[in-house]
Amino acid sequence: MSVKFGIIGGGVMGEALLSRLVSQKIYQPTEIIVGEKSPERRNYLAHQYGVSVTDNNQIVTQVSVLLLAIKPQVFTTVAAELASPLAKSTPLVISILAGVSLSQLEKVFPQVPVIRAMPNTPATVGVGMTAISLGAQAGDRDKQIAQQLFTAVGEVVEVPETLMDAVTGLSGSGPAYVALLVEALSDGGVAAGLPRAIATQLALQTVRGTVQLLQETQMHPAELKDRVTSPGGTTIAGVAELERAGFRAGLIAAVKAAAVRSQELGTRD
Ligand SMILES: NC(=O)C1=CN([C@@H]2O[C@H](COP(=O)(O)OP(=O)(O)OC[C@H]3O[C@@H](n4cnc5c(N)ncnc54)[C@H](OP(=O)(O)O)[C@@H]3O)[C@@H](O)[C@H]2O)C=CC1
Ligand SMILES: O=C(O)[C@@H]1CCC=N1
Repeated sequence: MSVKFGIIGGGVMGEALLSRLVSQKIYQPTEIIVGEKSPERRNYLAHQYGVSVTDNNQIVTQVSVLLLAIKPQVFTTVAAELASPLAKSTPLVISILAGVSLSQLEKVFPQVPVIRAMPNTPATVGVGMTAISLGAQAGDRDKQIAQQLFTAVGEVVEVPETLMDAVTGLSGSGPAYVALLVEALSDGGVAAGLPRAIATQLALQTVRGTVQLLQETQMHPAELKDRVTSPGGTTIAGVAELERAGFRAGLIAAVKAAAVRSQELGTRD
């Protein structure tokens, strides 16, 4: 890619994308400019990745693609800073803000092509999952740029914007649910007598192996569960406890609650 790339908000997700884009040489550090409020983060990002860090309004006129990675709660403030320079130059704006809709983006950045995206933190290691929805002004070239960008950090799917809150509840927030699962499995191993390091190794590899098995064989998850549960055996004893504790209902409710929260974040202003 030869376009200059700007990131507004160099926090967890801004850095997750930045680190992978640099390590995979999708962009040279000299092609990336970051706008970040925290002085500590500014120094850290400049030293760690060799990128330029500057004020938000200076970035806009220098880049062809602008990634918004600030929190939804500060969107209105940051949008007010960016609106005027964005009216003079029209880079593609890609927002990863939970809840903030294409119509909100298009209202504050009229005439600018915008794309709403929802990536997730495994993007850091190249196995992210990103959904994208295109705004009215975004054309094929813009879509191609977004697809190239997020393909560099994992898989990409295009969805109608009406599904974006659900995407956020599942794959956007999902790494936290899976991290809780791994931690709890490890705790269970420790409770059953395993040393912590071995318990965590077993938990991680079991989750990883199960995911790979399901992906490679395209087996339905219920079939894999049936294959593991021997009649009168250990697994059905464990599964019965999970059902008693409401494990599946809990996960379904978690995804729905996160989707509802995404909707709420988008209706703040
Ligand atoms: N974390 C995740 O897994 C995912 C997050 N997202 C979305 O990404 C966005 C960022 O989330 P996340 O990275 O977790 O949040 P962070 O708080 O880690 O990152 C946001 C960064 O923006 C900085 N910031 C605040 N105000 C400004 C400003 N005016 N100009 C420039 N930078 C500013 C913050 O500094 P300070 O801390 O000093 O305020 C912070 O470093 C959110 O909209 C979220 O919905 C999407 C997918 C996954
Ligand atoms: O928790 C959040 O609001 C963000 C959006 C998806 C993941 N993290």
